Amino acid sequence: MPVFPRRDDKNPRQATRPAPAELLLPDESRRLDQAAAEAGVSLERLMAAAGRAVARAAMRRWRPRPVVVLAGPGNNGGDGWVAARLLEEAGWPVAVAAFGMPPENSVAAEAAGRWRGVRVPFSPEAVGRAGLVIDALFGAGLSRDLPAEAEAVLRAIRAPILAVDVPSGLDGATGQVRGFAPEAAVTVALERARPGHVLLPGRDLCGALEVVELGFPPGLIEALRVRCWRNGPALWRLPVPGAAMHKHSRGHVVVAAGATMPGAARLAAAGARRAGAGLVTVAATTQGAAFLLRGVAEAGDIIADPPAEALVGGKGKVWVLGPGMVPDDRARDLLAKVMEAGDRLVVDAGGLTLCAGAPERLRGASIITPHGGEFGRVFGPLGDLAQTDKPEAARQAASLTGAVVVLKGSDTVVAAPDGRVAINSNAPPTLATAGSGDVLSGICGAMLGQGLEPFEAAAAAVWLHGAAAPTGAGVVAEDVAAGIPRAFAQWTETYA
Ligand SMILES: NC(=O)C1=CN([C@@H]2O[C@H](COP(=O)(O)OP(=O)(O)OC[C@H]3O[C@@H](n4cnc5c(N)ncnc54)[C@H](O)[C@@H]3O)[C@@H](O)[C@H]2O)[C@H](O)CC1
Ligand SMILES: [K+]
Repeated sequence: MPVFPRRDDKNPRQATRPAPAELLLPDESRRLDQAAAEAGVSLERLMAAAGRAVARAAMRRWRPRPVVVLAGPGNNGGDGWVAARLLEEAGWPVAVAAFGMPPENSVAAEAAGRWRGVRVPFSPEAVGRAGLVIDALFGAGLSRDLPAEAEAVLRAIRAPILAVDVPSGLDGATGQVRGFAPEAAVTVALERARPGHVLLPGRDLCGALEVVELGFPPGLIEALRVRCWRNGPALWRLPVPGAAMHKHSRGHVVVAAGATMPGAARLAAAGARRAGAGLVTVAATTQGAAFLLRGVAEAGDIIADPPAEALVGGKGKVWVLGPGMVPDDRARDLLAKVMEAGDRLVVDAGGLTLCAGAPERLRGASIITPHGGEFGRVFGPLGDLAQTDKPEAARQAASLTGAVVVLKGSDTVVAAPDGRVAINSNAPPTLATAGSGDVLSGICGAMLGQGLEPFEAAAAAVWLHGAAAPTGAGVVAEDVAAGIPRAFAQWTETYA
């Protein structure tokens, strides 16, 4: 289980408690509804709450205007029928275009039965003159591709779309599009967000995400034992230096530099130093050390051509192996020696290339940080799975290697061998620049060195990296490392 922030109840800053971070899978959502029914909260009541939240979201964001509600055959449609009625009661002009009717005697059928207003055929013409379309066709658990008739109608929409649960066609578990899904202006998520709201391309299709509470009895979500979270301060605590600390108690990160790209090692070292590692050493070749020594302060200690034996082992040691590393014999030997010594280890870039097609070589690593290409090279068929289900691919890779897997991207997924998954969403596009991954591997090393367990270390590092990145033009990887103190401050002010 993640270590949740310890808080002092008498502290007024308690109010800044991070938002619930669980991401519910469709099956968990169904179990939740079932548990609610057993606890005396009916689906009818939940649907009424969902429909009311949707109507309120529309009224909060738009002035009265002609609304077309697209209502599907399931409970997502049910929420739509409720919202239609409430908007009409509030004086809005509303028409419902139904795509099939809910099964007789169902809760959704009852909601549809209460509609006395205008009905229009489900056709592209129906949405042509709308000022707002409420998409209540299908929810997050859609199990097949969107039907062609539904796609034709959704494609004809020119007005802003308010999506109920998800833009229809979006797979709530994976963030993938099943055939087609429209781009919403606002998505109202129910009780908790779903992985598909945070994973790409889903996140980009949801517009502004509003998570509304439906009134579930307390304790039911906890009882689900959710294993997937949105990455953020609810999952970990950043290490903050205490008065009694000294540099030797904050970890010793050794970055193994390659022979040809010492700049990458320098950035990893900068990331580790800014993220609080007590000591940072770059183990470089003679040639690399000469480059690093030319007026560059950020790398910390630099050792030229160190024998690996001299560096492995020792208390508090964490290796960052791979940034700028050429996968040669020297690198292979070093990886083997570090594994043998049982030191904690972050493997990135060239270190991953050493393990192409041989993920078993990573057994013993604490954290690995592949991007999609590296992931495919190491894990073969799991690379294809990562295209359609990133969390599942990362989870399987973690279970195969025993390492925490940081599968990078704008929606970086952090997966632990025990099945925990955190999906990150704070990374600005400026992180897509050479060297930014090197900074991340250094931050991972610093978090391990300061005592976080690997899953929390990796998730905290990924968040810190995103928060550290300046936005706007002209950002380079050095700026990300330089932004780390500001990111720490942001966390301290809001959550510590
Ligand atoms: N706890 C909550 O989050 C609550 C959510 N609510 C709403 O309920 C829906 C989920 O309802 P469900 O009936 O399970 O799913 P759908 O509405 O998406 O409808 C499924 C329905 O559609 C049929 N179907 C599926 N795929 C296709 C297809 N390609 N073509 C035709 N028909 C298809 C399927 O057979 C079913 O009949 C959630 O989104 C929320 O909006 C509750 O209202 C409150 C609690
Ligand atoms: K929908």
